[in-house]
Amino acid sequence: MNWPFPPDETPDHVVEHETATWGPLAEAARELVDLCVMSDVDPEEVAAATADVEAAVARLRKVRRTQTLGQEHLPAGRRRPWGNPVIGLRNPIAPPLQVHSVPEGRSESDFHCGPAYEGPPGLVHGGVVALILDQVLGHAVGAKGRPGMTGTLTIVYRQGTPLGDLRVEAWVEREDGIKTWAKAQVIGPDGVTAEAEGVFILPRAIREQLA
Ligand SMILES: CCCCCCCCCCCC(=O)SCCNC(=O)CCNC(=O)[C@H](O)C(C)(C)COP(=O)(O)OP(=O)(O)OC[C@H]1O[C@@H](n2cnc3c(N)ncnc32)[C@H](O)[C@@H]1OP(=O)(O)O
Repeated sequence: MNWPFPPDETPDHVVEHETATWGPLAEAARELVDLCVMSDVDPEEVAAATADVEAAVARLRKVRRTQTLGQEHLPAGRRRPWGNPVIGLRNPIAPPLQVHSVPEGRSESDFHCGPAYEGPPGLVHGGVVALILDQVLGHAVGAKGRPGMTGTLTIVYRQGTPLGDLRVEAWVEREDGIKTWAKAQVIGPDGVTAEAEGVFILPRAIREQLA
């Protein structure tokens, strides 16, 4: 089942061109974010880098979109969630995760959380852990065929999630009409660090359009 949005019918060659254009900018910006918290160059270098970044910002600011990417690249047909803060190609906030899903309602991703996501010393911020769990739960629910909005998200933090290479797994537990219950876990080098349970609801507005 697709959400009742018009499909993204942008031709493949245009999407490929946009990917090649914007992807490297986000990649560079991700490294910039990392270096904002990790670089240890001297103050003169910081001042010079600041001027360089300001020059780049001035270039990009010349034309600003009127709609967010999520409003334009709607999720029917080809999925292009480029602005998403977990998986978005164009969003430097996104680690980004590459999520693999199967129609049985299971999703997984091996990913990396660097120092920009630090909360407690050496550990991933709990809100970032929740963000990732919510997203991958959403993939599992969507893969099973009935996407929904997160209604309730419950997280149990079992141990600190160390910065570095991590894994997340999510799976659908059960469905009942407009509601889907799914579970997920983040796994670090010492085992499960956080567990989540989410209740996903097909929103009323979409139910009415489908009725
Ligand atoms: C491959 C794919 C990739 C796709 C990958 C995409 C991944 C994206 C993942 C990110 C997901 C998000 O962050 S989503 C954003 C965060 N979530 C939100 O902003 C949601 C905000 N809340 C809402 O929009 C709404 O409150 C809803 C949709 C949750 C529910 O509104 P509604 O549809 O009007 O609900 P309503 O008719 O009152 O109730 C319907 C039934 O749901 C129950 N219900 C209502 N609210 C809740 C609730 N919060 N938690 C539990 N259950 C609830 C009611 O008891 C009722 O049960 P009964 O009486 O019928 O038994």
